[in-house]
This record gives sequence, C-alpha cells and structure tokens, in this order.
Amino acid sequence: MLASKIMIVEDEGIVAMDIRRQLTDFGYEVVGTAFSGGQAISLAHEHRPDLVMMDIVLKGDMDGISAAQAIQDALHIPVIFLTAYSDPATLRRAKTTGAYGYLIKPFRPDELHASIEVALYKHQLERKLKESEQWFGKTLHCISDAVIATDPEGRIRFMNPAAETATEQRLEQVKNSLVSDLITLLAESNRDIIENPVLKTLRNREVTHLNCATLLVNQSGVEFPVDDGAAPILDDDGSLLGAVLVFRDISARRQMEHQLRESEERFHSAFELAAIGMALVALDGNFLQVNHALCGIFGYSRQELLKANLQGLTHGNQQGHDLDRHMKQLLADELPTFQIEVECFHKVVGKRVWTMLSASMVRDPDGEPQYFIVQIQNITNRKYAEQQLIYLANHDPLTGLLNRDQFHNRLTQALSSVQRHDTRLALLYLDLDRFKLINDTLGHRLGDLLLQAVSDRLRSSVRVHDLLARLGGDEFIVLLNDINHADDAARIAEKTIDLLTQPFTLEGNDIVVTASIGISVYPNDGKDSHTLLMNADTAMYLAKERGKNNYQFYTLEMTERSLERMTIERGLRHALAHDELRLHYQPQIDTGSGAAVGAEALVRWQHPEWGLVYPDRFINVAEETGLIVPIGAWVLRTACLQAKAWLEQNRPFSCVAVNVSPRQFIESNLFRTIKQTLLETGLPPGALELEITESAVMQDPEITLQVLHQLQQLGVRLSIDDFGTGYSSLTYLRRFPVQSVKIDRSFVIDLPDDEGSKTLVRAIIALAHELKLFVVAEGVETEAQLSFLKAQQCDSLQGYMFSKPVAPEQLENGFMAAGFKIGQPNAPG
Ligand SMILES: Nc1nc2c(ncn2[C@@H]2O[C@@H]3COP(=O)(O)O[C@H]4[C@@H](O)[C@H](n5cnc6c(=O)[nH]c(N)nc65)O[C@@H]4COP(=O)(O)O[C@H]3[C@H]2O)c(=O)[nH]1
Repeated sequence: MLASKIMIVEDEGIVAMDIRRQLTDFGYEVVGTAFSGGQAISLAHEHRPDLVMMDIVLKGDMDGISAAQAIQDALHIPVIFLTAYSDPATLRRAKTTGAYGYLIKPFRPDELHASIEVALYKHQLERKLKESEQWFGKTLHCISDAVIATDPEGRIRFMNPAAETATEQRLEQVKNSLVSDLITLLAESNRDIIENPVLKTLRNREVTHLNCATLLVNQSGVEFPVDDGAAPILDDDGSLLGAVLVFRDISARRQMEHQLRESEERFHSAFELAAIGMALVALDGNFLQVNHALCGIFGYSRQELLKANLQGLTHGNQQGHDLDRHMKQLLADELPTFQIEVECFHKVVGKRVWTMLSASMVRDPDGEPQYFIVQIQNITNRKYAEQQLIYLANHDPLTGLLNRDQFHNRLTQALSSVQRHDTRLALLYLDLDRFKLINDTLGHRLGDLLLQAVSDRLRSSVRVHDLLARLGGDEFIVLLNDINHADDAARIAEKTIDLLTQPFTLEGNDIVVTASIGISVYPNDGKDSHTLLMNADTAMYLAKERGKNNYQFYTLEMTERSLERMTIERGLRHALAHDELRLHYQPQIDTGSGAAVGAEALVRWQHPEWGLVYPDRFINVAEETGLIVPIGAWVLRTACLQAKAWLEQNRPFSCVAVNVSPRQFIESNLFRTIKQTLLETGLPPGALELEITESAVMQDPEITLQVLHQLQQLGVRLSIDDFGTGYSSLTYLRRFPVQSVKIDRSFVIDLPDDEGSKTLVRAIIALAHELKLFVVAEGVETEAQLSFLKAQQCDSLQGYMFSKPVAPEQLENGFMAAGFKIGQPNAPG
C-alpha cells in the first residue's frame, strides 16, 4: 500500500522539521513544506497531497485558515490545523473551512498520528459518499420515471426532472410542501380520489402499489394515467426517514396497448373468419394456430389439427418435397414468400384435397425466424375441372378412348422412344365392316352402345403398354409398342378380329360385327406418325377390298395403287371433259321365250394410251371421289338415247338397265336427274330399269325408300343388283317398290355342282316369286347353269353364254340382227 502523502505548512523551520520527522517516522510521505499561505496553495496544486498539516498563524498576508479555505475550495484536500492558540474566534473561523482536525501545540506524537488517521479516514468516507450521491443523483436525473422523495411527514425533499415535468413544478417551488398537495390521484373507473400511496407507506412503513387504474392530476389540472407506487425510506436501524414515490405516465403505453389489442383483434377476426384456410406453423412444421376454414378443408377438428404437422398432411411425393424445400428456403431467408399447388390428405381415408398453399415467414426485430404464416386454398374442384378438361380434350367422349389428336401426340412420343432404343412398333387401323348399316337399321343409340362395347373388347385385348384410340366413326387404332416382329402384329390383329366376331348382345339384340384391319410397322412402313397412320389406313382399305373381316399389312404395292388411284381420278376428269367414256351393252334373255328382252348398259373408258379400260379399274375411284355422279348422269343419258333409238328402230328390245351407285343416291337429286333425262331423251319410263345394289339401298334406307317411291310413280322399273351379297335386306325388300332382283354372279358361278349355291339360288327365286318379283340371274356361262336356272323358273338370264357386253353397233349387227333365242348359245358376242 502506498504511503499517504502529507504536506506541512509551518513558518517555524524547527517545528516544521520536527513534524516532518514525526510524520516520516509514522510512515507517511512528506511531499513538501510551505512556510507561507501563498506557498502552501501553490505546493498543494503541485503535489496534490492527501492531507495538509496547516499552521494557523503564518508570516505574511495570508494566515493558515485562508490558505486552507483556498486549498479546500480548489482541490478538496483535507486540512488539520496546528495552532498554539485556541481562542473561540479563531476556532469558529477554522471550523467554517470544514477542517478535519485541530491540534493544539504542543501535541504528542500519538495525538498527531491519531488526528492524521481520523482525518484521512473521514475524507475517504466523504469522498465515497459524494461519489455515491453523485451516481444516484445522475441516475435519478436520467431515468424517465418520476421520483419524489419526502420526509416522514410527507413533505417533498427531492424531485427528479421527470417528476418536475409530470407535475409541471420545479423542486425549489415545492420543496417542503406536502406531496398530497402537489398531486391528486383519481380512480380511473369512477374518478374517486385515491389516497396518495406516500401517506399509506409512511403510515404502514411498507411498499404501497397503485392497485387500480389511476389518473394523476397535477396542480395545473392536467391528468394522465400512471402506475407504480411508494416505498418507505428506512435507515440502517429501521427508523423511518421518509418515503419515495415513483410513477410514470403510461398514456403512450396505454395507446400502444390499445392499438396492439385492436390490431390483434383485427388480425384474429381476419384470421378466423377468412374464407381460405390459414395457419400459424411452428418452425418444425407443427400447427400453432388454425382457422375454421382450414379445419373444413382437411376435415379435422381444431384440436386434431393442432396436434398435427403440416408436412404430415401432404403426400410424400414430389409436391411434398417441393413444400419442404420451399419452407427451408423461407427459413434461410432465401425466399420472401412462395406459392405452390400441393395435393393433401383428407381425414376421410382415400379422399384427396388439392390445395394452393402460400407461406411467408414471421421474424422478430432481430431477424430471428418465429413462425410461418400459411394460407391454404382448396382448389380441388378447379383441379378436377382442369383434369376433366384435359381428359375431354384428349379423349373420345363416347368410348373414353384417346382421341385422334392425343393419339398423334402419344404416337410421336412412342416413335422418339423406339428410335432411341432401335425397336419396332406397329399400328393396327381397325374399321368395323358395314357399321353404317347397323347404325341405320338399329338406330344411332344402339350404334353408340355397340361402339362402346367394341371399345371395351378392344381394351381387354391390348397390353398395358399399348395404346388404343378412336379416330372417329367406327375407326379405331391400336399402337403396339415394342414388337419383335411384324408377325406379332398379325397375331394381335387376328386375335382382335376373332374377339369382335363373338356376337354382342345389346338391349336384347344379338349383333354380329366384323372388322377390317390395316397394319403398318415402324420403321419399314414409315418413320413418322403421319405416314404410319396413312399407310395403316391404306392397308385397312385393302382389307375391305379383300372381302372385309380380315387384316392386311401395308405394302409398297399399296402405295403404287394409291398413286394409280390418283392417276385414274385425274384421267376420269379428263375423260368426262373429252368424251372418252363409252357404253357397252349386255343383252338380257327371257328364260321362257329365249328372246332378248333388254340390255344392261355397262360403262367403259376408251383411254388414249391404255386402250379400253373396264369399270373394275375405275368405278371405285369414281365412287370415292364423287366423280360417279357426273359419270352416272352421262351413262343415264347415253343409255336412254340408245334405248330410245332402238325402240324407234323396232329392235327386239323392251328395256335398258342402268347401274346406279350408292353415292348417286346421297349426293345428287337422282329423281330430278332421271325425270329430266327421260323428258329430254323421250324414252318412256317403263323402258328404263335402274339397278341398285343392296348396299346402296342400305346406306340410308329411309332416303332410298323415298326416292324409290318417286321413281316408281314416274314409271321407272327398279331392280336390286348383286342380290344375296348384302346384309339383311329381306325385311326391306318387302317395303321397297322394286320389280326385280338380280342374283349375284358369285352364286351362279358354282351352279349346279355346289349344294350351298343351289340351295341359296333356289331360295332366292322362291322368295322373290313369293314377293311377286321378277328374277334375273347374271353370269350365266354354261349349259348346266342355264338348265338349273331354267328348272328353277328364273325369269331372265344374262351372261357370256349369250353375249359379253359389247358396243351398241356390235349388238345391233350381231345379236339383235340374229334374233337370238335360247338354244342358240353360240350367238355372236
Ligand atoms: N365373268 C363373267 N362376267 C360377266 C358375265 N356376264 C356379265 N359379266 C360381268 O358382270 C358385270 C355385271 O355388272 P354389275 O354386276 O352391274 O357390275 C358392274 C357395275 O357394278 C359396275 N358398273 C359398270 N358400269 C357402271 C355404270 O355405268 N355405273 C355404275 N354405277 N356402275 C357400273 O362395274 C361392275 C363391273 O362391270 P363390268 O366389268 O362391265 O362387268 C359386268 C359384266 O361384264 C359372265 O357370264 N361371266
């Protein structure tokens, strides 16, 4: 510990030395000795001693008391006076300087020592007290709470600046006045005066709180809400020194609380009454708060949800992972907010809820994450509607199979996959045979039911990774993915044809359908979806041509055929415009008389390069392209003119038969054309027979029936061509106003050896006669056929046996001129 520094002021040199010696002996450090008042002041400034030993009587102008006063004022250094005099006046003066000791010379060393120690200790205590007072004073000065201290009677002793501001009074003005006069306290609820807590505290010597909401009214009449209370000030032995009143103006806090409450209420009602689901979610995903709408979305009660976890409601699928990822990004402050579609579980097992989920993060003022605010909207209906729209856009509404557009897309995808993996795929283009007929005879409703039933069967026949689509009408397509060999496609086509051949029972009707299937295989028959589809379609047409109810592969030959079809189409247009068409006639022989009774007009095309072209090569193309309508009109006109000429020439002839194609019924005003032609050519209607195929009649039976009745009224004869090859026309036959039927060549060809043909021909003739119809057999080539037909009383005959179709002049010069009779088979032809 450092020795205390002491300065000596003594004008007697020997005395000063003696004191110095004693002080040094006591262990003090003597930092200086002054001999006058002035010197004492400057040395004190210089050495800053802990204590000054000051002689009162000094030489010079300034005595020790004045010097001590100056040192005290400037440096607050304690002073012990040394004097030989102790008169009361000097002592009084010395006392006013706040002296720390007073030693009367001569003094004993122990007196000196004790005085110094007491003075140093006292000074140290005073300094600490001062420091502490200063510290408290500053603290009270700074705090925002108002502090008023009173004596035991409640008189004001102290007020800090906050109290001065609140009461609008300065301490000097109110010091010693009663605190209860300075402020009045009122109960906020009823404005009754409340006893000042200081008074109660002084009475009870204990802390008194303001128990109710309290208003403080100052002397100016200003009032504001306050809180806190009073506490007693007790000294160490517990005696009451006074009380301290502490209060604060809580108007601002009240307002903030009010605003906060309002804002909380607003938030709460917005949260609770929101039409969409809302939740506060803890950082670990647990629900902290959920609203009514959210419970409704998931079917859980509030209590159940509050025990649940947001992630637990989502599927562990990609959306669930996305949600997790986004929540983590929110937490890491990498996203301000997010919105995603999430599929969630409902309380009802198996039920799913589609939601639009948006979330943001709530952070405290330091940016620390607190919780998530999550908004959840039920978009299940929208999602289903979207899915429904997508489904409708991609599927055929009748059968639920893929539609044409979607099939195209899926085929394109499948193609890119097989191209990558260098594998094969096949398309089966399936068209129901004679579906239109079924539709027309049984009605569209049953037609639709049949298409649905066919779809179901097809569905059951394809493998899971194959695709099935309905392209429209009765056309279906099957994509066989990843086949090893074209034979696989053939096997499936065969199986499909067999499958469809089993009768369908729809509303009590047993319906048998067959199908024609065209097959194209990637990569041989095309590399893109368009070509593959087109080629499968072409192959399907080949299957139709080859008798229906079979499948055909696409071949190069087919492409050539379609090219030829186009050439023929172009050529036919040219032929019509450049008069290249011709009519040949084949006579029809009356079985009884053996005389020619009529002739069938058959069209030929005299092509400049190809020579004479037969109808087998171009009639189908004319039919498909619609060119049959103008060609048919030309045939009709030419045949009528020819027949009229023969009639006028009195040739052995009563009737010309003209073929009418199905398309002529549908697309042209057949009745008007015929009536007009008869008028223009002058041929009597009875000399014209129209040959209509069964299939033409059956395409649209109601319209056909109407036209046929008109034609009958006109007097034109009507005949059903190719009879026996059609679907089930017997019922219609009775209703149609036809005069004759023509037995198809395919039945005559096997006569009389084939039992089946014999039975059929016999039945047709008997049935036709029963219905009072005239029967013509075509394709008679042999004597045996002739005698069988004669025996069955077939009315009329046509065939190479009598004459091939020939040009009119040839017929006139040969057959007609010869006056052919049965029994003269080698008539010219
Ligand atoms: N093997 C054999 N064939 C015989 C015999 N007798 C007749 N034919 C052939 O059988 C066909 C009969 O005509 P279709 O059944 O009406 O069949 C016709 C008809 O459906 C159609 N056709 C011909 N001309 C016209 C026409 O002007 N308009 C329409 N719409 N179709 C026509 O073309 C088909 C074929 O006509 P064509 O080639 O002239 O062939 C004719 C004829 O030459 C025979 O004893 N043996």
